[in-house]
Amino acid sequence: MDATALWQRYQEWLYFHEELGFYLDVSRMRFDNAFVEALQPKFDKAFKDMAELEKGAIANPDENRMVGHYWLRNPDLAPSPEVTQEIVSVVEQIEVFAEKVHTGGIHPPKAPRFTDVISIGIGGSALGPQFVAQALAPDFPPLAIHFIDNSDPAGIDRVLTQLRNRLSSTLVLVISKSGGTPEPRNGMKEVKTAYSGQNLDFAKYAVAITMPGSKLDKLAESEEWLARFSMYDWVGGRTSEMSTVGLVPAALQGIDIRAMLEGAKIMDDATRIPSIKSNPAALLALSWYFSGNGKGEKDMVVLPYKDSLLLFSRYLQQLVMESLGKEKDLDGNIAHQGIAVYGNKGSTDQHAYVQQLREGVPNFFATFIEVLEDRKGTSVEVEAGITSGDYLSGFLQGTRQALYENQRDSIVVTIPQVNPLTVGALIALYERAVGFYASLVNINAYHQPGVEAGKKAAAAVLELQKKVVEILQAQSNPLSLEELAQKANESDKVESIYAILRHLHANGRGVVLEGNFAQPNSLKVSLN
Ligand SMILES: O=P(O)(O)OC[C@H]1O[C@H](O)[C@H](O)[C@@H](O)[C@@H]1O
Repeated sequence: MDATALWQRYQEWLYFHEELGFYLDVSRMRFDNAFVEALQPKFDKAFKDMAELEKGAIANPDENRMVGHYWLRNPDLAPSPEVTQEIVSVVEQIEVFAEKVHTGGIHPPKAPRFTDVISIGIGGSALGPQFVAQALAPDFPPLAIHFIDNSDPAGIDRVLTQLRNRLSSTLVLVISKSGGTPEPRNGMKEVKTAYSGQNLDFAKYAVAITMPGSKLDKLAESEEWLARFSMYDWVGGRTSEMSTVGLVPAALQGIDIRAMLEGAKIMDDATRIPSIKSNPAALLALSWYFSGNGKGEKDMVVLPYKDSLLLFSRYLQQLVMESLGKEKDLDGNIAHQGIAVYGNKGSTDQHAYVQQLREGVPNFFATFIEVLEDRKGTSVEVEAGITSGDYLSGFLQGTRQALYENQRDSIVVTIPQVNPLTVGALIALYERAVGFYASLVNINAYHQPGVEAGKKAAAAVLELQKKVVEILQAQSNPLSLEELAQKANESDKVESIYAILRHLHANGRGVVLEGNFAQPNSLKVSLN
């Protein structure tokens, strides 16, 4: 396509939302009108499915749940006045709580103010709060946030060591929708131990964010934690940023949560329009479908040209991959759906993997996120008439062009600034695009059956560990791994037993391994 035709195509497909100052450019996705027309019936169904979902239909049949994250930013849409009222009052409670924490109305037992907050959670209970903190927290927030999002002891130590002199003024959020996920449970126990170690009463510092009646909720209630905020069963983990999960940490950092909700609401309104060309989420879903043939054949590379949006791709990784990565479609047929997502930020990544994007395997499409405002205030010139921001902008344009010249497609999302309104809008945009795409390819975007398999297997490993340690305790002579496996009646699990023992051995947990470590079969194991 020559430059004039491309400029024409750019204008023909450009989406602009005036109130948000938001643009979406899909002109460099090389679909034609015939493709769009062919997809129209699928879109008609997607728009209909979405309208049903918003009215409270059971859109997640496997878990028999409604899917209501859209109600969070427009409570009047909720299917009953009680739900509407609850959503409204929870936001008020969050604001009151944050205000009291900021002004010292709620304060730690031994200090006038909380200075820091540790947020413990994983998956949907971490990625949204992390993304939003990076994007929107002020440079000097009223409370500085620290995340524990793993069961990694060294990672936990790092946070606790850095905070050791401020633990007595550090609030702790334990965030888990189900209230039974092992990683946040472990994080909570570790943090609790650190508080006891400094003679601090953990309950006076701890806040639970979870579904009413969950294990975590019961614990927080019985121990009389400082506060409890409830999470709804009709909000999925990966779409929970606008629920208590995301709003409590955001409000504590002084982020304007009303503006986030407003941005999401405006984008929700814009993406409710049942017309592909006038609906930015539909345009995204169309582009994804085109690029990967409706089968996820191409990866989504997300490149925000703005440091504060660094974690957007990580956030989208869960939203997109956990929602779309499914073995079966809604009719029970094997479908193996999904779209792989990765990326960090530009121009940084141009000096890492953009070489492959431009010249290597053409198995992706790029999404550039452009922010029009360079910074608050004026910029110095790094050369005559040119600022750092001009460079960043030029790098984005240049990479987009270089990719296109080599038949690599891309989308550009443009926002005026990174602020609570636009971040709320971005989140809402992708939530809706994922919902549409799921309809196009006929899958349930709102469950995650595959995650269970890994969790169950991990639980079985821990059971096996307890069993082999018990056998070793009753044993006076060293055993080979196979002998041990036989005694445990787990002969088919020698490799797993080996991995367990090697880990215990490396951590001074009383396991002695002797023999040739290059030949695990030669090893003898005993306890010291
Ligand atoms: O918030 P939680 O219930 O602790 O869940 C945290 C995460 O755990 C699971 O592995 C799910 O696959 C995620 O969707 C969820 O966000």
